[in-house]
Amino acid sequence: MRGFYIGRFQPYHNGHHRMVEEIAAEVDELVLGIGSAGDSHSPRNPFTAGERVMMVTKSVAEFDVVSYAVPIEDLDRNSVWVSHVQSMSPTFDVAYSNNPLVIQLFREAGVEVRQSPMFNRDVLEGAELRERMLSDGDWRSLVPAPVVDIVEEIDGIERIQRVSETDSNGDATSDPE
Ligand SMILES: Nc1ncnc2c1ncn2[C@@H]1O[C@H](COP(=O)(O)OP(=O)(O)OP(=O)(O)O)[C@@H](O)[C@H]1O
Ligand SMILES: NC(=O)c1ccc[n+]([C@@H]2O[C@H](COP(=O)(O)O)[C@@H](O)[C@H]2O)c1
Repeated sequence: MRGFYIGRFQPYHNGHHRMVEEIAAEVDELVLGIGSAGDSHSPRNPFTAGERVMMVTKSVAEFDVVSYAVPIEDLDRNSVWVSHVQSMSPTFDVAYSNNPLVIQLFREAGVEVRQSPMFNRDVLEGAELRERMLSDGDWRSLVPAPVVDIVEEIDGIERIQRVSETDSNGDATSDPE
């Protein structure tokens, strides 16, 4: 059986990783959809699709599952989004998500959806991770080890700090959080 799990993974963190660990126990193969693939270099979406492919691929290598990382760009039309996903991904039997819109769209299209509990959500949340990256806080303990290496390799902290700089009016210079 093949599963599909989509997220923005900005960055890929230990909450995602726990979810993948549980999914890996249920499926033989797993497609990891890299959502909002066209977005990067903004406070909410600092990392490129290619950088997120690296984070996901190197992290998931520790699990016993065949995996494929597939970038998926956003569309203006929710009504055709599932078809768009299916056109970009290896075929799958079940989708995993905790995102209400994603769940609704897959269910309406007749795709089985499974949810998981949220793990340690008070800290395992992309927004919290990005905040800690901005303020030189401890983000390293909240991500798999390969993600630390990749963020360092791409100078990710310098980037997120730079794209989050404010102008003289105090407004964010790029997409707000
Ligand atoms: N701590 C967690 N435990 C379990 N699932 C999670 C956790 N954090 C996120 N998820 C789920 O993983 C999927 C992808 O989430 P996403 O990439 O948006 O991460 P996020 O932490 O919610 O990020 P952001 O704060 O940037 O929106 C969603 O279905 C989301 O509900
Ligand atoms: N119309 C669309 O393009 C559409 C609809 C639903 C989800 N998505 C994407 O799927 C991903 C869902 O991931 P999250 O659960 O991380 O929000 C996001 O990248 C989101 O933009 C896109």
